[in-house]
Amino acid sequence: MIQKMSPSLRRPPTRSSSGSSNIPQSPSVRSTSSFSNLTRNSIRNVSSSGSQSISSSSTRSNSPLRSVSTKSDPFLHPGRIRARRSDSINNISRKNDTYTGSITVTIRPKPRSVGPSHDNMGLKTPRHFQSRTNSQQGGNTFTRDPWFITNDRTIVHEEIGEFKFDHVFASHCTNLEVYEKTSKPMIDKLLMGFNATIFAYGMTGSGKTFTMSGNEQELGLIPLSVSYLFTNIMEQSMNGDKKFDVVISYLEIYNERIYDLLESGLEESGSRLGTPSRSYMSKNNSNALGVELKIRDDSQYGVKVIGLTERRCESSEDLLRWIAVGDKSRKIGETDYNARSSRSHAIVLIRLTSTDVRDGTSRSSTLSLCDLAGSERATGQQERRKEGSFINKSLLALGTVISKLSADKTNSVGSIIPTTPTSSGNSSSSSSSSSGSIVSNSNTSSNHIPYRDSKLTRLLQPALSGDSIVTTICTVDTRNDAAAETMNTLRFASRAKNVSLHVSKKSIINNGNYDGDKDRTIELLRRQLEDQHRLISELKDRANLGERSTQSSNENNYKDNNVIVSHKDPNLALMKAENRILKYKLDNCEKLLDKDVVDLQDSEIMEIVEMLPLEVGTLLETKIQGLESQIRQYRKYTQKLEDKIMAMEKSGYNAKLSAPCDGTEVMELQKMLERKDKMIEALQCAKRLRDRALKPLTNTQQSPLSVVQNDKLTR
Ligand SMILES: Nc1ncnc2c1ncn2[C@@H]1O[C@H](COP(=O)(O)OP(=O)(O)OP(=O)(O)O)[C@@H](O)[C@H]1O
Repeated sequence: MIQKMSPSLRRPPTRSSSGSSNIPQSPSVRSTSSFSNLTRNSIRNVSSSGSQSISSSSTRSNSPLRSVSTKSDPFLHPGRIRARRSDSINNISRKNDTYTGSITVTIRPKPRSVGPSHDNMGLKTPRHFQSRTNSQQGGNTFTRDPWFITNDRTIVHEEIGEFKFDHVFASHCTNLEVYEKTSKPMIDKLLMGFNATIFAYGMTGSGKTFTMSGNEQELGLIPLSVSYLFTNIMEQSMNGDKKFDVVISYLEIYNERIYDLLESGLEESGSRLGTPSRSYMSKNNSNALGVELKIRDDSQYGVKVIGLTERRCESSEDLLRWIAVGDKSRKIGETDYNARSSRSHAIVLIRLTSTDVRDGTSRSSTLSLCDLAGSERATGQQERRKEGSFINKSLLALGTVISKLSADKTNSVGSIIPTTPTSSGNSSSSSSSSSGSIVSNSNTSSNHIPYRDSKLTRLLQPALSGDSIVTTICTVDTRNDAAAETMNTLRFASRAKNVSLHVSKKSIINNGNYDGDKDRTIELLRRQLEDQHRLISELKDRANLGERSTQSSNENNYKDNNVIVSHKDPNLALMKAENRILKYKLDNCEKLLDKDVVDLQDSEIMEIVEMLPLEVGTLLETKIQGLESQIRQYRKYTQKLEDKIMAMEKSGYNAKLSAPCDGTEVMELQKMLERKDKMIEALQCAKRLRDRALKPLTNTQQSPLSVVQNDKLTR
């Protein structure tokens, strides 16, 4: 039915903080594509904008509508909803390393101007929309919306009543505003060591992908969060206390099968940020299904996807590049509501490990960013219908799980208690995570949570059962035509709001193989090396000092055993003393071989001889024996000359001696005698030397001095 807004039924005037009307004046219809289309510059700009203050997006008015209460369903019981909604991500009770609260639920209405009938991107206009929209006069006439946003926490249906959530955004709010309220606080929690899960839920075409990924004009939550995460990492790394490791995985659940979106991305991981990342499955990737991955229960992580690719990222650009790679493989198709509809649930997993550089302990926390496929009505297209049935089935399973968890809280007040980890993780009714869980006091049958009914609920099981702080952004289409789907979404949102979580920080791992151990070992070795260098230079200094001391000391000091320079290091002192002895021996040996040996004093000779090795004594003996033989010859010759002189003097031929001829002969004879005396003297000295040298060999009791005296006597 096409209606014009009658004054009486006109929706309550809503005003945003910026003063604009609830309906944007000049809507710009944007194409939905991945944030991977964005340039690096735009990402950098966003990084800095992450901390900027933004104006409130809330619209405020007094609703003229009464709350309509129902008996059982909290969604239809605003009073109960109000009573229960006391938690938000910003006031979750904080106690040491745990957070207690409920799933944070926000509502994001899609701008009315971006409806299918008004898009300027050649999107298909569904038949039922065509029949229910006004003929447009300047494009400004719409059917009346049954939903009104009365303040930043309340959305009101004109017949059903008001519903309160942690935050209700204005329909014209920006992704940045959504990010500030939802994912930014979650990144803060992630950095503190908590697991964090953000998922967008809503009917097809309501703006989930736009919210999570953004488009060319507007960054989505994922790039904004990634940018903020890395800004924080860099800031904290600068202190030098922590090291961070970021790893990304990206998967999709398509037709109840899990596929790795990064599996074949290596060759594509180059810079492709400028190219559209989402592609129509029908055109590009109808045959692009990879290997189906299996889920396994895991005592540490609750559940684990076996064989899921992990890519290490050094920067936000790295990470966004990988997401762009994954986006290319994601299944996109055209539906009645959305020309580029996500036909799969996509989950980006970012694992952050921070390591304390000082003690090597580390802590890992995971951010899960989920862009769920949208619920949709049955369509004529067979393939879309099949996909749609899988999507609806899994969303139904999620709704049931949320409903059960919500009911558990309703039935068991104060039942939120931490649990110890289960070894197998097989229980579907309680957490298999190590952090905590929701445990109901109600009986077993009502306590059963059917996580195993779909792949989606299996994967979200750890998060929903207390291993993660959870925030959901429920996108809604406030037009009358989508009232049923919006109702379903708000019903889901209300139940989610009732799901309580008791989340503990991920435990610290004391990693023995951590690089920090190596760092410490290196540091230890470096210090040892420094100590050794210091010791060596100290020893060198001492050695130089000892050298100078030795040089300046008189050789005679050696006779005194105490002359050895006192050193703290006994080995060094010993070596120096030895060195001095050898040097002294060498000097004296040289003197011994010197021709002026005759000038040596007996005492010195004795010392020298005593120090001489046996070989030298033997050599000396040989030489001395030669000298002795010469001495004997010289003696004979000298004797002959003396006899001759004596004979000449007796015969009285003195006159003859004074004659020139005879006189010359006599003079020569006398000179020869003098020379021979000198020779004899030298030889005798050598003989004495020999005697001392032989003393150790012959082991004679005779003192060297007495030998010398004997020599003098024998002479
Ligand atoms: N808040 C918004 N502001 C501007 N455009 C929006 C907004 N929400 C949605 N759109 C536009 O509406 C269209 C559909 O949005 P989107 O693809 O994000 O929906 P969806 O919920 O992801 O749908 P599906 O479940 O089919 O994948 C896109 O062209 C998108 O740009």
